[in-house]
Amino acid sequence: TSSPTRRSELATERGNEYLPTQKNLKIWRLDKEVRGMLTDIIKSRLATKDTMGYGNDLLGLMLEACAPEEHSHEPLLSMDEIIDECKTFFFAGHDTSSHMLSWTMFLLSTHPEWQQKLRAEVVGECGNEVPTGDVLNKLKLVNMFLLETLRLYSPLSTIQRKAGSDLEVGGITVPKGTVLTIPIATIHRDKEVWGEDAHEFNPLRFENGVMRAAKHPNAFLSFSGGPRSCIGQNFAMIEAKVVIVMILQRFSFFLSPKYVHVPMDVITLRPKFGLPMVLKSLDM
Ligand code: HEM
Repeated sequence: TSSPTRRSELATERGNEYLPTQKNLKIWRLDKEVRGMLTDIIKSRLATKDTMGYGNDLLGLMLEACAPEEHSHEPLLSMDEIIDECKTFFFAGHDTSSHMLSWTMFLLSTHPEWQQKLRAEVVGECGNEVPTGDVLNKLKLVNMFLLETLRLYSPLSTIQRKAGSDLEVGGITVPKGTVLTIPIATIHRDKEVWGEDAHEFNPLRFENGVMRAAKHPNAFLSFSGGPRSCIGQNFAMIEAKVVIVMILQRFSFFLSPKYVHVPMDVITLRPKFGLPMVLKSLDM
């Protein structure tokens, strides 16, 4: 049972959800807008399913899997559930990936010797061609560079887990129901875990793979770990590699003098004042 204070806190939290405060009005308006957009997309997929199928993407697969079984008119997932899945994938996959790319561009700019090394690797493997899956697998330096970027600028700097039963962590008893915050950014810069150079940028620490980069095999937590780790992590790495390869093939780049280094943690870690850069076309 919760204490009287906690109960009244909960009552206030719960009550607040329904009050037309300025913040709630904004939340409701945005929710309506996002739901409206997704509902329109889903409806148009359903309307054209006989001629064009459900679509060759994640939403298409989900609609296909949820199509009512024969002799039943009820889909396996409701419209609301499909919308929620779309929202989860969009929000989990968009800002995380885009900020990983921002920080990669930042670190490539501040480490021009690495920018050259990565460009040489890319040109050696695929010249100016669009990289294939096979090529992406061969880009060891690009892979190490992305991992080191994620270590120093993890798009999610904390995650939370709720204890499902009473347990003991590092000699501390944690009662069932306790919410634990896992400080990814702090763990990623811990000298006891990563060695004396934990604060330095060194992609070579990942030379022998993620599991051997630190003293603990699960020290790298940008995608979390275990059964509820990021389901999009392989996709995110492939996507980032394609983008970085195609930029390296075309441009050399450095930070604009206007850049001010202020990482800001608002759900995801982003450069507070953006990332103004100067790009030079390599064709010229
Ligand atoms: C650099 C890019 C990304 C990072 C750093 C990242 C990080 C994470 C982390 C730390 C979690 C665990 C969250 C938690 O337990 O609270 C997570 C979960 C998840 N991610 Fe990602 N993610 C990335 C890209 C993506 C992409 C591209 C997608 C989809 C295409 C995606 C879809 C998801 C989903 C659906 C979950 C929930 C999985 C579950 O609860 O079983 N993520 N991600």
